[in-house]
Amino acid sequence: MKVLKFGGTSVGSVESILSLKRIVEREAQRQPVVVVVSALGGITDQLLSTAQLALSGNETWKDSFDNMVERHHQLIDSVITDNIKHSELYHKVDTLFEQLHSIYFGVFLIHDLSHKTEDTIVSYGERLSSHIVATLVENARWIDARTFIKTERKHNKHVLDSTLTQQLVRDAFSHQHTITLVPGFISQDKDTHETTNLGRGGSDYTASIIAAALDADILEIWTDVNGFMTADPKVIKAAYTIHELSYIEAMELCNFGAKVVYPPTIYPVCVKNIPIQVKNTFDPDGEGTIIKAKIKNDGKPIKGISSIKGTTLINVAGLSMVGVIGVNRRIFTALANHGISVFMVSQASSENSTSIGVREQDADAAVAVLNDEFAKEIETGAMFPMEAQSGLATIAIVGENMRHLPGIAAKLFETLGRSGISVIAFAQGSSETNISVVIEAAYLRKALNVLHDSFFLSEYKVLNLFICGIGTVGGKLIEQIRSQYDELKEHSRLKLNVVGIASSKHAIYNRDGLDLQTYREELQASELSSPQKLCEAVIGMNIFNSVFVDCTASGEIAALYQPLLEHNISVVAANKIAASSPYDEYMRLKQTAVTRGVKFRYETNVGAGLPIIGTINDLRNSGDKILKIEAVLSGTLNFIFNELTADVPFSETVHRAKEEGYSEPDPRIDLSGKDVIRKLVILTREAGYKAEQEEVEKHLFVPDEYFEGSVDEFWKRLPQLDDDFEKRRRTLEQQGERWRFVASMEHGKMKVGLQAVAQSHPFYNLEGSNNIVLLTTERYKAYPMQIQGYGAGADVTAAGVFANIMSIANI
Ligand SMILES: NC(=O)C1=CN([C@@H]2O[C@H](COP(=O)(O)OP(=O)(O)OC[C@H]3O[C@@H](n4cnc5c(N)ncnc54)[C@H](O)[C@@H]3O)[C@@H](O)[C@H]2O)C=CC1
Ligand SMILES: N[C@@H](CC=O)C(=O)O
Repeated sequence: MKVLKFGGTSVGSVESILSLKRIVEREAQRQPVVVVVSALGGITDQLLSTAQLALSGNETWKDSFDNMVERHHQLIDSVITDNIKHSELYHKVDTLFEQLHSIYFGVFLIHDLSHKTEDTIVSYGERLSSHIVATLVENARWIDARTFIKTERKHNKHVLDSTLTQQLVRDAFSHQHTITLVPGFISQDKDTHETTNLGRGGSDYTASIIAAALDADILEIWTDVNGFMTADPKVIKAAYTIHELSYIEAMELCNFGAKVVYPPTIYPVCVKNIPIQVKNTFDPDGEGTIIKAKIKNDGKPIKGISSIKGTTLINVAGLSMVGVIGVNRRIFTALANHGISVFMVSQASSENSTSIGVREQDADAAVAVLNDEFAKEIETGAMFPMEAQSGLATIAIVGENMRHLPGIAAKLFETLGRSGISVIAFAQGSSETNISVVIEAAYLRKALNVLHDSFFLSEYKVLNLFICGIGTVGGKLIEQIRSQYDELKEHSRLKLNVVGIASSKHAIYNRDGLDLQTYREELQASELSSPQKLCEAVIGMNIFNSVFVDCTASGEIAALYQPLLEHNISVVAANKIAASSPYDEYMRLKQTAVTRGVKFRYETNVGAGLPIIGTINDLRNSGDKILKIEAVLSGTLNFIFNELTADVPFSETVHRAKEEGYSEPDPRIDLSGKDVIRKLVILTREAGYKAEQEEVEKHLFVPDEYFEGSVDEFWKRLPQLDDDFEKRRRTLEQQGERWRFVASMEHGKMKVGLQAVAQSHPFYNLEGSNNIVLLTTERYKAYPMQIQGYGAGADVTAAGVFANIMSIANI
């Protein structure tokens, strides 16, 4: 025998109610079924709101009432085709509506709405829907749940009298019928015979009570989702259906935000070891979720994450609480006596404060009750007045595999901490199946996302990228991300989500990911932005696993790294300004990244895609010491000196370097040696020395006056240098030498300058825009370590930035 319960969405539309009919009639061919139904979706709320309108003397209650009548009539007209059944059903339904109308009218006239009247009003939803379904389904009998679901009054609430109910259910179903239709939710007070109910969502409970009393083989809950999901799918795009849950896991999840099953439903069937199958009325062949005692171990430490907004923490504190027996008893008794439910408790072992989690709507009452309870202690100063902190949310991670598995709480804290989310209170019972944390509600979305990701509940790890600067490097990076996207998703389970793109004037954002084909047009059509607005937007989106990628040469953008890192956003910079800024600022950035648990990466600052900074770090981390660096670090300058011939004058080579994408946006930065100075300072710092740009000894080759004025003026004046360069070049050629702009560092002392190198020199054959770095270390002394290759250019630099992003993804 089976009990099937259909929720409001399953009876709320023509499509769903016809699906219900098919499901029930198919099942009834195999075994007897009891079908429990909720009110039509939205009707319970409308019954209550109409009552409030009537209570406030608002005439529009009649419109709302008419609307409910109309909705039921329309449904009947659409699904009941037999004329006799149609008119019989109309008669039943209209009789109920007449009664309901009289009750509303009474409320309207006397401006009074007691709990008793409200309970009566709200019962009509299920009474109406169950008659419709009983008529629609072939050969169904209808029984009023109030004849066997009995409640009694305790602590001002209607609670189930289980023993009496169980007996009455058995009596009511002693004659088996193939299909029995029962209105869910409604019940009756065993003493006063007033209509009561089992609480919102109580139809699940009705079904569970019947299933347990009749020892059903299974309880099926038919709803509009495919079962329990790993997290709220409205927040977590990657959430998926959990196919198996233990009773405890299901209880923990639904008790805490996952509204798939009404929490009291689990217990009656769990005691009888009756499985619960959650299924989707709109996808009847889908697998759904099965809840039972013994489930397969899928090896995942947690099964799901649930959450509730609207949490208030009340802090009951005072020095007199330490070691005093009975304080907690008084707290809970006082709250219970006022019908206030506490869903979380956290107390430090020092015992001088207890934090209590209550729902926001109960907060004021709870504070008043507790202030009253401890009035004497508060007056003498032995305890402090209650403090309530609102605007919070509670998250619970749930799973039986957490039991005896060390490190879960550590991972929870680490994951939240790395995302800049502070845990305000924490609770874990000794059953170790639920760990709950209270955080600021504004961080809920981010917290759920990072937790879902880090506990491997997500199919993909997601990295959210903000790309700033879409010139040579940034534009190429976006191209590379676009063409690698599917490969990374499929083979590395990494989703690179570009959630923000900024040019020098505009910025666009989309937390679900921007279209990397059309972003330039989108940017063009977007509002004007500024570095400040960009920073506010990136921080404001408060998005998990975020990385800010700077592909500009802008000082204003480099100045954003500090606030971004402080907000737990990693930074990848092709821009060299920050890493070569005053030493204290550079150290502050690095330190902030460490304390915030995020990354500050800038490998492409030196040698574009060449692994220079990483290698120096690896050498030092393994105990080596960098003694000397000799290098050619400018792709532009090397390219210029290699291109220069009798036919290609100096000014032309500079133009070509720009066109090839080697030079800085402002090529004077390359020609003035500034770019190389920055790079040398960065390398010297990575090598462990406290270096500043002013300390670099310079031997430059373009007179200073060429760097004064605007870039346009510079381009105009540049050909004036051609003759002199050609003269010098010819002399050099005759000597069999080549120019190289060499950077060196020995024991912290830095130097840059133009050198004429002979054929025997390791730098002589350095082709095109290549860079070379010779590292003399304690281990690489006689033969320095040599790193050589393309030192500039869109492809290799973008690839270096990409590699930095991947190192943050850590897959
Ligand atoms: N081109 C190369 O081979 C290498 C470049 N780099 C570094 O990469 C960075 C970018 O270089 P390229 O792409 O070659 O320069 P680029 O001039 O082609 O691109 C820079 C882009 O940044 C944009 N921009 C400027 N200010 C901005 C702001 N406030 N907000 C948003 N965008 C802004 C510019 O409009 C331009 O589109 C530079 O810092 C450079 O030093 C590093 C290694 C190699
Ligand atoms: N302008 C730079 C680009 C790489 O950092 C260079 O020419 O090396």
